[in-house]
Amino acid sequence: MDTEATARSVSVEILIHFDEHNILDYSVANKLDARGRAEVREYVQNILRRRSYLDFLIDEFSNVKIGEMKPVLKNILRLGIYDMIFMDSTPDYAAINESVEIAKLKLGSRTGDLTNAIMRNLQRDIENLPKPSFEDRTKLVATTFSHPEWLVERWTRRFGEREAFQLMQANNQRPTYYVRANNLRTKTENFKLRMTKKDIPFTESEWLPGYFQVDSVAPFITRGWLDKGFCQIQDIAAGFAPFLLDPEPGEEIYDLCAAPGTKSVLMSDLMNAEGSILAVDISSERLDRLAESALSYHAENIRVRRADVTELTLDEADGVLLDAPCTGTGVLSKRADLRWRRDEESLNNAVELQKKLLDSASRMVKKGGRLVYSTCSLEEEENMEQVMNFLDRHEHFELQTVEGYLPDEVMVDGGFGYQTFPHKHRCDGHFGVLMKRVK
Ligand SMILES: C[S@@+](CC[C@H](N)C(=O)[O-])C[C@H]1O[C@@H](n2cnc3c(N)ncnc32)[C@H](O)[C@@H]1O
Repeated sequence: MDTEATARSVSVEILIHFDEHNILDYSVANKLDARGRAEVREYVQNILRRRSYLDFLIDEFSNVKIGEMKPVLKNILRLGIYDMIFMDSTPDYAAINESVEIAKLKLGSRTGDLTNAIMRNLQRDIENLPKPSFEDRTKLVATTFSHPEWLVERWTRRFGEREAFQLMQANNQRPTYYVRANNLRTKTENFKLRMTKKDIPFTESEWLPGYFQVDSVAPFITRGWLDKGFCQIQDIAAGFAPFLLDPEPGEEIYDLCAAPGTKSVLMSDLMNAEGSILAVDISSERLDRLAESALSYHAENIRVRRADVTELTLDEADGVLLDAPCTGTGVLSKRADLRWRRDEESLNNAVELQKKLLDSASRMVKKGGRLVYSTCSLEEEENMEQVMNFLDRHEHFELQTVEGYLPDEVMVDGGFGYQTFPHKHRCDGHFGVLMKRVK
């Protein structure tokens, strides 16, 4: 069997690399066709969403404990067990056989036998699998919901156990997907007709114009509608910050921390590509993607510039969007890897960087101009606390209401900000505020 060519073996490779380097790199999946690549993404994200629970099961059914296993064996077992328990379409024998083959190929026949033994042990008890029963409550919850202990503690303290469970449960579900019609290449009404003609189910959002909730983004990718610029894949909550900045045709807008540019493209659409958007990011690789998007979406008023925003000086603009780098705790369903890459130290680092970025961004806003600050985090330190500290340092900025721009359901702090939660709003968790320079 050419195991190198299967979605399973490629997923194992990606998971091993993630364990060893803490980076999720899908490039090895390029040897597969589009369907295979999509399968790999599903596998990897699904396994990362259940990782602690899968590790608990491995520990229960193996004599060699998970902490002593090589990343290769660990990830072969995670994937095989995930297949057996969660993938109804995969018969148990197929999951076991392929896992054993991959183990033999990568580690030799003895590891193949060990894989076979562990998976068969589990198969015998599959109707009555053990449940985590640690005395330590945090460890128990963290294992059951496959979240890191520091987040379990934080969220339980903040939301109470019941709501923290709901949030973690939402993070473990398949995410909700939205597409947005790009009016620079089509018209929203025509795009609806296009979807209807191709029998693609969709629900039009009442929150923002041009957004459609869809079951899967695959039909849009395979039909080439993204490459042709007809639509973007963009969570509706990611659209809030640009709508709040409300850029008008003819204005000068800076999009700081812009790459890969989904918000730059939306702002270009809102401006009918008239006026100018300067999209700045520190990563040239991500800026290349932004430049490609700008071309395919006909977002002709976008210019790109590579720079570290904390050290950047620019003339003052009408409007500035700072979509800051953050812990990403609002997007843990789509980006399950983030829950294993973040810790309290990375939260503190993010807060420090956001503070510097905000200070720098504030110097680029003209008097009477607007500054929108947004994150895809749920953490107060990155969100309203960060904003309040900023306002203490910068008395010439005032918080504005988001009323009239965004739906009531997402408003927080008396309408002076928005925050969405995956377990409440059927979308990713995003935060943002609008500020005006008054002096
Ligand atoms: C949340 S992402 C931006 C997403 C983007 N706004 C969008 O909607 O497509 C944060 C971005 O900040 C960039 N970044 C991080 N530190 C930066 C810095 N010091 N200066 C400029 N960009 C930075 C990262 O490269 C990353 O692309």
